[in-house]
Amino acid sequence: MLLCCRACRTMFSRLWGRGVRLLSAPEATAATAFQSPTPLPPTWNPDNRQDHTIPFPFSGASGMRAVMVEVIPLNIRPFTMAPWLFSSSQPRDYSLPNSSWSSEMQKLYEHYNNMCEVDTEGGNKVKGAWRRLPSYNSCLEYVTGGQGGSKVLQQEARLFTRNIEEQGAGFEYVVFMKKHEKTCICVFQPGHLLEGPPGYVHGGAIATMIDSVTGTHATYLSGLIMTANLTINYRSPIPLGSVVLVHSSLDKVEGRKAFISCQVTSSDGSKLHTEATGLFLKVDVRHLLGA
Ligand SMILES: CCCCCCCC/C=C\CCCCCCCC(=O)SCCNC(=O)CCNC(=O)[C@H](O)C(C)(C)COP(=O)(O)OP(=O)(O)OC[C@H]1O[C@@H](n2cnc3c(N)ncnc32)[C@H](O)[C@@H]1OP(=O)(O)O
Repeated sequence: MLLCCRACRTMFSRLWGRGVRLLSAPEATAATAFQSPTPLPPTWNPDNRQDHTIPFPFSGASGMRAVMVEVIPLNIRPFTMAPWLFSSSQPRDYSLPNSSWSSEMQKLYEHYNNMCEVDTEGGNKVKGAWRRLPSYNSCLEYVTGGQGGSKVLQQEARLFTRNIEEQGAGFEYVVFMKKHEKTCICVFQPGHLLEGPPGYVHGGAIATMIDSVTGTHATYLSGLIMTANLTINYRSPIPLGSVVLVHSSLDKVEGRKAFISCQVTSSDGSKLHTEATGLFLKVDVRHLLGA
């Protein structure tokens, strides 16, 4: 099946409930070449991770782009670990350091990154307790695992925390997951566009970060989720340009529901800025796409 227009997208979201899989670029190439009498242009490189779209090969529809999906039976269980949503073979990863990061932000990043799984010279992986979760500027980069999301679909799924052009002006953050303890920690540096009270971060921006970190945590644990409830207590203001830690921990899972607690603290953990609890409900892709 090819995803090339809104009708296909609706069909895709209906099928997702019964189980579909997005084909990887090489698989899609093979499948497309098999079905189409028109060969793919030699310039298309399936290894080019910047553009996962596939040139539309049928009936001379020039410029049209599509994604291939395959319908397969899926045994979907509630609240299973979903690391496939955080595949590392992706387009630009916004959780990597950039020049706007302060030395404190950089130091904390290195502290947690040094405890993550690492590649050794021999190509072997050394297991660390932590994993850095990549972060993209489109929700659908997560949903498709970066394997097949067309530009058309991605344009409709921007993640606003990652779409502020000026580096350092908005949300600079990186999330690490501690695999076996089901906790996440986020290192967050709020920029000047997030100002609320003079010199301090706006409460809505803090809520955004809490929702993003706990939502990312729930997504990692269960797949597609939506926030049903978020209860926030603001204890002390967060200075703009400071670096804070957002701690997220799974309290319990009941069927489709994940209950997560969150604290925002100063970078040394000595000061509590904000605390929150959240309820996340596992949803299927039809709910997410509004079909
Ligand atoms: C944007 C999503 C991204 C997804 C992940 C993509 C990968 C990206 C990864 C990383 C990126 C960063 C991550 C960001 C994350 C951000 C997430 C958000 O901010 S989501 C936007 C704000 N949330 C809404 O707009 C929801 C609006 N509400 C709804 O859509 C529905 O109400 C929904 C899905 C929450 C529930 O609807 P029902 O029809 O599925 O379920 P029912 O039958 O109503 O409830 C089921 C059970 O839950 C309880 N429940 C529902 N809502 C509750 C509530 N507010 N409080 C307490 N219980 C509630 C009910 O009482 C029921 O419980 P009983 O089974 O009877 O025990």
